[in-house]
Amino acid sequence: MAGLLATEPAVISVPALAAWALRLELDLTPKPGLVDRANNGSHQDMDHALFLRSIAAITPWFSVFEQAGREHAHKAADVQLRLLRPAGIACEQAMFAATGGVNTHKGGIFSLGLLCFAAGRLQGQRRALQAETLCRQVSEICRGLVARELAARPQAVTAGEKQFLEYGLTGARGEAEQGFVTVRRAVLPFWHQEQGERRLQHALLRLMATNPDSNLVSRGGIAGLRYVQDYAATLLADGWDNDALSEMDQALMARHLSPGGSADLLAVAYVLAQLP
Ligand SMILES: CC(C)(COP(=O)(O)OP(=O)(O)OC[C@H]1O[C@@H](n2cnc3c(N)ncnc32)[C@H](O[C@H]2O[C@H](COP(=O)(O)OP(=O)(O)OP(=O)(O)O)[C@@H](O)[C@H]2O)[C@@H]1O)[C@@H](O)C(=O)NCCC(=O)NCCS
Ligand SMILES: Nc1ncnc2[nH]cnc12
Repeated sequence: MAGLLATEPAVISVPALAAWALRLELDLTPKPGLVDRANNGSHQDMDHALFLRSIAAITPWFSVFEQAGREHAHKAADVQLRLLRPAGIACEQAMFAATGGVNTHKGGIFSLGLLCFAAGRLQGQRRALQAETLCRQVSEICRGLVARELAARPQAVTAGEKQFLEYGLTGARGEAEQGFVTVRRAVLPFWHQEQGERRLQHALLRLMATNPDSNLVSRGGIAGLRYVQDYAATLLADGWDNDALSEMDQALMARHLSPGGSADLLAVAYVLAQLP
């Protein structure tokens, strides 16, 4: 992306990278089914300006999460999520206040919040900040999350809970508990194959081709998920350009499909790709 290096954070700060990643993700255009600079994708209640307000509301919380990670660094991994959650929920509330109740970044707050918190924990333990150790920290902090919050719950309230009961999908929780396995396997090894904006689009395509995105399932069922996965896999195999992505955008809009979970994981991938 042309202006990318001009404003990228100079020192490695995971909260600064997280905020920057949200902005890069939002501005990436064309982006199938998602809100971007050109259109609102498959969304009636969101636009680019709303996402900017959401990012502004969320950004101060990333440093709060990092600070909390530092403060609690010497407590056991299995109590960490309980310590982080109140700040995570307060951040979600700040997002809803800024967007008039629209869910712009719930998944992004969860995943990037965990990365910031884990970065603080590593700092507090005087350990080096590396993508692999950071993901391992997130995995340890989230150990047992799927079993506790999805498997042990007889009644489903949120989209993620319903999809676990119906299809066994573990959504944002499963991805975090497995240390962002989809990002580590499907995206990071291929990060340097492309440059600039095309690099982010390539990463998004790779995510859409593999991620069991709960947003796609809640809008289009398993058939909707498969449609997007197959479409992205075909573009990756046959070659793609901006016109092909715009066509995919139209196809997803016609089907009311939005890969919101993959958009969140693109931001996670960007942060991890900046670390050693
Ligand atoms: C743990 C929570 C995230 C629980 O939320 P939930 O039970 O709803 O679980 P999921 O469905 O699994 O995930 C929630 C959001 O995560 C994103 N997501 C989906 N699939 C994946 C995946 N495979 N990997 C990673 N992330 C995933 C996704 O977020 C994005 O989409 C949202 C917009 O969707 P959209 O369909 O437009 O909007 P809706 O209003 O939902 O539907 P419509 O009516 O419009 O059709 C947007 O948020 C994107 O970010 C999922 O939505 C969590 O809520 C929780 O515990 N919160 C407390 C805070 C906390 O503890 N934080 C800790 C760290 S700070
Ligand atoms: N750009 C975007 N459009 C729609 N949903 C999203 N969730 C996260 N980023 C998004």
